[in-house]
Amino acid sequence: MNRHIVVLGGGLSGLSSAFHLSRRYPEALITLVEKTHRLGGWIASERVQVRDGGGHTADILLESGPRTLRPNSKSVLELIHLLGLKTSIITTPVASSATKNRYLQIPETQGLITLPNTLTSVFSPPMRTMLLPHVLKEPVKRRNRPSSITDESVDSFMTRRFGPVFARTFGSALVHGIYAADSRQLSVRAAFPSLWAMEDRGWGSVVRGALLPDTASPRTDYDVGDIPNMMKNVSVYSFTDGIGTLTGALAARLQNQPHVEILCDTPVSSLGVAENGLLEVHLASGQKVNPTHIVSALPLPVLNNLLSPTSSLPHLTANPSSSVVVLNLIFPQTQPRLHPAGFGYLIPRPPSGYTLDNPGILGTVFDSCALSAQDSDAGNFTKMTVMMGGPNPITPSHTDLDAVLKQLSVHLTAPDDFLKVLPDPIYTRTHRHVDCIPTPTSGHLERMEELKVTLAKGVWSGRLEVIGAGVRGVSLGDCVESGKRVGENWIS
Ligand SMILES: C=Cc1c2[nH]c(c1C)Cc1[nH]c(c(CCC(=O)O)c1C)Cc1[nH]c(c(C)c1CCC(=O)O)Cc1[nH]c(c(C)c1C=C)C2
Repeated sequence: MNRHIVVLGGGLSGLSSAFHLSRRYPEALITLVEKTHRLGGWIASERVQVRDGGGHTADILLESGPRTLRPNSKSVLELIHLLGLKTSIITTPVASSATKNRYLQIPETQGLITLPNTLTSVFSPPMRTMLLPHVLKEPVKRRNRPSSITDESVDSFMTRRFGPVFARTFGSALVHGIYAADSRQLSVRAAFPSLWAMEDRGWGSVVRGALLPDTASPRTDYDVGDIPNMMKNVSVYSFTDGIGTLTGALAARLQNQPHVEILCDTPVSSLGVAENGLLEVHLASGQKVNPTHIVSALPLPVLNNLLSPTSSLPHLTANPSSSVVVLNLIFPQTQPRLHPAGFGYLIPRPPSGYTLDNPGILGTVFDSCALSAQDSDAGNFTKMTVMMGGPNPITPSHTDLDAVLKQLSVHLTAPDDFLKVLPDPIYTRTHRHVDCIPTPTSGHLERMEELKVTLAKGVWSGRLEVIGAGVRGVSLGDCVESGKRVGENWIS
């Protein structure tokens, strides 16, 4: 049989699936179709040259999408091994301040508060009152998950176990930092399955469950070489030239394979199953392709719009998604430094809810702290990334640099100090990522099971697989894992 696989979408999920399919089915023709001129999706690493007033120059790496990876994803370690990227890895040690120091900025206050990083720091103010009582009370709180529910929002879960103030302060901030979403919308089972499992394991208590061993056995079928040895005592890592190294290497490897073709600048106008049972992909150019299999790594609502009525699928438009404004800032170095050493800070949902009257900052990453080896002469500059939008309404103030810097100075000034005047940034760059992170809402896992069942039978009969951040998880590791698993069960 002449297998022809069309992969839709040239982001990390699409590239990973084309890569793994080309290994699993070396005899197959694989066509990767991407509507824009570039591959990599939301991953975009770029170098800029900057100069400060004192004549120092530097070559600085900016990321507008994800900037770090975590060593726990075996599927990414495998890609690194198979693509030979070992020598480009740069790491942030577990013991570094970028790992240990994380901050919260409480809306309507000035300054940052330090999140605890050791057991003893939980007992210091303000965590002694903000966090400790809720965590101590939880194991003795009675089991309170209603037997009728199979899922709920992160906010509802945390409110049930730790109370509403904890849920708003810590739960919403966590959700901002990963999903840029409202924790009252996000499904706890889809986003944090381990929390749900801990509650089960701990007879109703998350804290008790966290102290008991997790008996789930992780998959082990990864060809990782000696990469895990490099990841000992590492909290996060990237590459000298940023996360784009991974997508760039995938694209280069695929481009060198005679049985893989990559079509950029190629929008798809529709897809479905013809009356004679053949799969059909119609390109906007008018060309029609009849593959034997299709892998969609497109956002689910985009796929929904392409499906012909007779080939429609359930639940593709069930979830909303978040748009994020990413502002990269490079400042000249100052004494004292502009921010404390650490990863950065997150901002919880304000008690009064999301409002229009500020630039809608969700958090700021102190990039200079984590992977300074990416930049030349990093010591003379401070690099930060401000993340805005998500559940905050997106308004013109997101691109009003003065408004953002004013807000930033409130965050970076100690509580009792006069407001800091920030130096003028040497470089700024704004990206607006529309609908970049899906928000799986309550019931998402069940909906995705129903989607899987529909795909396995009827007109599609297992010939279309739907993967990507909208299906099973939004981290880079989830995207690569979904690409690795695609086509595992194809027999014909
Ligand atoms: C464009 C903004 C993004 C926000 N979240 C993500 C992006 C791309 C995706 C994301 N961020 C994190 C994870 C979890 C990773 C994992 O578990 O392996 C995911 C899927 C955690 C995270 N959050 C921030 C950083 C720097 C990281 C590390 C991973 C990464 O580099 O993306 C900071 C941060 N991200 C967002 C906000 C609002 C924010 C605030 C400081 C949204």
